[in-house]
Amino acid sequence: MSITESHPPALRSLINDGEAPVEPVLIQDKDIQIPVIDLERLDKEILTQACKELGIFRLENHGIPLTLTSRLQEISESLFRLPSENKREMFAGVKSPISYFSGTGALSRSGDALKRDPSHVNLVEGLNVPLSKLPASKISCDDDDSQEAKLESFRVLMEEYGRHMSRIAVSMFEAMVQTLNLELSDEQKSEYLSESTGNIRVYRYTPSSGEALGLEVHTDSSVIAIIKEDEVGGLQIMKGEEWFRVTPVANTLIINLGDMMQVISDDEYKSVKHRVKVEKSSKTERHSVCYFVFPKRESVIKSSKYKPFTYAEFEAQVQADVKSHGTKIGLPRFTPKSPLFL
Ligand SMILES: O=C(O)CCC(=O)C(=O)O
Ligand SMILES: [Fe+2]
Repeated sequence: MSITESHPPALRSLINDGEAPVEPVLIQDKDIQIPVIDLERLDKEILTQACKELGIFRLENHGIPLTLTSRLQEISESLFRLPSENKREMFAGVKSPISYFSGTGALSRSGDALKRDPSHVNLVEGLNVPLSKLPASKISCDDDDSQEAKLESFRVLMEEYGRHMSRIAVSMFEAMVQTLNLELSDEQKSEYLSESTGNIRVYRYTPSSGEALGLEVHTDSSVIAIIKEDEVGGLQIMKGEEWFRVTPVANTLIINLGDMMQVISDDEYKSVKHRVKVEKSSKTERHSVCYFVFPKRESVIKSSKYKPFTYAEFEAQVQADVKSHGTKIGLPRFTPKSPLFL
């Protein structure tokens, strides 16, 4: 992959030689077909099994128009192609609620990349889009070819795509609550899956000639994550002790269960461990659009396996661990045995 001025200077040596250490690859990567759920005829048995065994499944018949996803792909790619300096300036400060980051997926509350040591730098760039702040950030512009016009189209597309994400997340969560036989009131449901927390990240992964990772191993902190990836591939999941490549399937979405779903389900359902590896042989960049939705920040989440905590506390702990340990520790911090609670 050749470096262009659109690549952040801090990532250029990684693209060239990929010196970054990779977590030990336990066993040869293999392909996996993840279970498929049809949103129009939801099969509860397949859903239950997928959530228990893997924490990930594919969604088809999701109702998102192809024209929307292809317009979104086109405009995101053109934003990423801008010189890296322009990207930093365009999204810096208070000008826009959208932030631009690179080198890591670990972000601060305001959407800026957390500082990582060189062994945790990943070959990724992204735009972080807090959906609830979009309506107030309308940009007016006269010139259709200007950067402002491009940003405004991106904002409008994100709003539309975000509405689809919210719709899908609510119906999937509803189905999971049913399969778990959880007796939650409507109010509890909307606290556990709070639509106003919806957030989208748009990513560009540049392949390296070495072994660098696009995103290091992690579980998502959210209740649910919804991934739309292009045809390049690179997402891998851990099942047992092995890594498996998830092969892309056109016009489908991937749903990941996150840490909060694991807690809400009392560990019945799994938060899937995953990473993004941009294949060495790949000549093409990979683009993905990922939606995350969380519990209401101040609501206490109760379960039998973990200490009661709020999402705000969980997030603060993750950020403290990234700072002090270099990486997220996540749920083990909240078990009764964790030193945090002794
Ligand atoms: O880009 C992807 O396919 C996955 C991104 C991801 O795992 C994340 O943002 O947490
Ligand atoms: Fe993830």
